[in-house]
Amino acid sequence: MTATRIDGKAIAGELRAKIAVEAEKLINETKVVPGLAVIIVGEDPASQVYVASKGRAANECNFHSVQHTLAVDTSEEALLSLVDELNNDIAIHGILVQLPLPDHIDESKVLNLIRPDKDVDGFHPINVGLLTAGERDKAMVPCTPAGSLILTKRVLGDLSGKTAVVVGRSNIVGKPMAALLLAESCTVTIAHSRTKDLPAVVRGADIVVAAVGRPQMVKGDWIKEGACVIDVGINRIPAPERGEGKTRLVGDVDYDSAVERAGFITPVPGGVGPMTIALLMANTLTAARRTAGLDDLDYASLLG
Ligand SMILES: NC(=O)C1=CN([C@@H]2O[C@H](COP(=O)(O)OP(=O)(O)OC[C@H]3O[C@@H](n4cnc5c(N)ncnc54)[C@H](OP(=O)(O)O)[C@@H]3O)[C@@H](O)[C@H]2O)C=CC1
Ligand SMILES: Nc1nc(=O)c2c([nH]1)NC[C@@H]1CN(c3ccc(C(=O)N[C@@H](CCC(=O)O)C(=O)O)cc3)C=[N+]21
Repeated sequence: MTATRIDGKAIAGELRAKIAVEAEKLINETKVVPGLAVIIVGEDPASQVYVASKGRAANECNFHSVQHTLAVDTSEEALLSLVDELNNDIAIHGILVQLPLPDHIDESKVLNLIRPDKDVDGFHPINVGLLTAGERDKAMVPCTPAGSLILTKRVLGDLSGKTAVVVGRSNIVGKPMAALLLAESCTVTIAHSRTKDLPAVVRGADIVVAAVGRPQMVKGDWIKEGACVIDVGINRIPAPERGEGKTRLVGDVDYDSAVERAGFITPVPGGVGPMTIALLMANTLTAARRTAGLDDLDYASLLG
């Protein structure tokens, strides 16, 4: 079997276009302009790329957007006071602090200070709690898992009763992904670095989500025939075939072997990454709509 490629880039583009229309409506009807603030500490080139594409997407969606770039030696106190200021800024509905932060800053202290209703990353304990307690509709849901779920449902439809294996247990991807799949009534297994016989565990899955951070680790012969493979990994590896010192982006799945077994598979780049950014826009619009007393939109059904 050769898998159908899930075009995350195209689906994310569709979603941003719908969000732009909805934002325009919100602005015309309520004068509320969705506002997103992104904070980045230090000059990590990969982070700069993501932050720049977040700014572009925000403009495309008719949002107000600001970026705060702080020096790598910024004190924790200065970062906390910026978050506090944005918490109290009525023009800002979403606050994102780009991770990872430098070692001298306590990440959880910063994330926990963000007002839960402005926490468009969905990392605040209140939002984590709402999601795991089965109150997803009241939570801000983390963007990467939310985008991954939209892609999965788009190709599989109803997920009820399907077996899902999430490889990786981070707070930003693995755990919230597992919570979302559980809420969809999948039978969910979370695998990690201590999992025994990972290939056998993955072979049982109708849905495989790879969020490991290890280039091309999940091999084709681990994949059950016809499974849906969602590759969250973003890894830059040397690509001497492109010339001296060149690199290329690969996922956590060995695409070339997995595409021969899977039913559906996301590519890297052009899969989950663009969906993450589109869902960040969706969460910002949701936060803005909530301040205007409006109901949430269902972004998956907006896509039709
Ligand atoms: N596309 C997107 O929008 C995004 C992509 N990413 C990418 O997703 C990947 C994962 O990110 P993130 O969750 O933050 O990563 P983390 O490093 O926080 O977590 C990685 C997880 O993988 C597990 N793991 C590591 N090695 C193995 C192994 N050999 N076998 C099984 N499990 C293993 C770890 O297990 P343990 O807990 O036991 O250590 C851990 O739970 C990265 O490539 C990252 O760049 C991240 C965010 C957004
Ligand atoms: N607070 C916080 N929230 C995040 O959501 C967050 C974060 N910190 N830190 C870093 C990770 C990583 N991440 C990505 C987003 C988009 C792409 C993306 O669009 N990737 C393109 C390729 C981009 C390229 O060429 O480098 C693609 O996959 O097609 C990738 C990775 C969000 N993260």
